[in-house]
Amino acid sequence: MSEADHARALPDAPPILSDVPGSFTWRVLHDRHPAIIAQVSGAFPYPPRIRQALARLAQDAVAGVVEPLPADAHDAADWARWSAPYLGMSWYDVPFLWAENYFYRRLLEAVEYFRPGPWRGLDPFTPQKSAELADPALDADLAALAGLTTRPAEEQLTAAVDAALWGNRADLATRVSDPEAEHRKQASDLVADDSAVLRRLLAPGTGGTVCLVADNAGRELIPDLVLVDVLLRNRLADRVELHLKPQPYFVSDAMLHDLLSCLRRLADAEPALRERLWTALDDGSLEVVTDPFYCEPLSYHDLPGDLAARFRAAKLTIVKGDLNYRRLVGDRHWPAHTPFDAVTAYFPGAVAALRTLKSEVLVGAPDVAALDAAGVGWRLDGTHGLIQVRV
Ligand SMILES: O=P(O)(O)OC[C@@]1(O)O[C@H](CO)[C@@H](O)[C@@H]1O
Repeated sequence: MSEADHARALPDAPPILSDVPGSFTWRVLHDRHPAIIAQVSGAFPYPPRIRQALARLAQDAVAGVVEPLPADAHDAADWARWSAPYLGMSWYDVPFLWAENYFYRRLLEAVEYFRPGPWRGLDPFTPQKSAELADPALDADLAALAGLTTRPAEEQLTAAVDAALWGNRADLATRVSDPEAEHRKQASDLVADDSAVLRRLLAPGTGGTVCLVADNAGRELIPDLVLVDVLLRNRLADRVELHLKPQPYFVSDAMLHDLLSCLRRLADAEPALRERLWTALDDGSLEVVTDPFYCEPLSYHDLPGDLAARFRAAKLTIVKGDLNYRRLVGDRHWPAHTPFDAVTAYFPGAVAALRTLKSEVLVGAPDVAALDAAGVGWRLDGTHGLIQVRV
């Protein structure tokens, strides 16, 4: 089927908004965002003007309307373009994906992340990220993953993919409003499982480039790095590009400084793994990419040319996590049976999604009627996962 045929076969799926009081998306805006602001306010001894800016944002983003970024912001022109359809509207009436993105951009504005002065460049989420990485519980994860090197390549891949997938379960933004998320048992079944296709694309000796579009730092980035190591060590890929966020985003999203913190953490716990990753960065077989696109309020349908070229040249792009999934398939009310192949037909090159479900969006899962009959909770609590691949 051609891309145009795929597009024609798609049902009309409206974008997800946050306008139903009590719904998940409404609660993210109404409850989670102010809780994140409160956490950030307590994270550093910010001066009164930053505290006031955060307090104003807490009011605006919960009960106000969408206002423009200050005209002197470095990206004011971009945001003026992206905001134009929504200015003056309630945050609850604009697309959820857009509202969340704008919230994190406004948060960085409030803490003067891009402004000249002493607070420039300080990641407001550092304390939570550091606490997670310092957690001794991580040692058990690491010890389990360390045993991998002696197993056959295919087993290593299966275990690393599994760890990378479930590492996505409890991001720090989710834990703000759902402290149990981390401890909740995961369901053993995946609602979609294309792991056989994934294994075929990543057969030993096949080489090529894999783009790994990371999601969260800490507990998730560590297994992602194990996956990178498995790919390179077994020649399942010759090169890996690790795509990270260029700025703080969705609390725990991984940036370059988080990668460096993980490498420091590995220096004690898993020095051999740290050494291999360091060497790979050093010789270019592992390349870090941080494109502004990753913090823009857009879906992958609007990929900039340079990223599209990278994905086209790769033998596979793996996108991690819930938000990347929403951006990949479009943050819309899709019927769950909508084929994954059809909604991702536009993507330049083969693409795999590794995601635990923490929002309602779902495609390529025709058999979830029984789960849905019990309510929407299972789509939100990180207990269910999926591996979907479009070649
Ligand atoms: O991308 P991630 O880290 O897996 O999840 C991001 C997330 O926590 O943020 C959104 C709500 O704020 C949800 O879509 C999703 O649950």
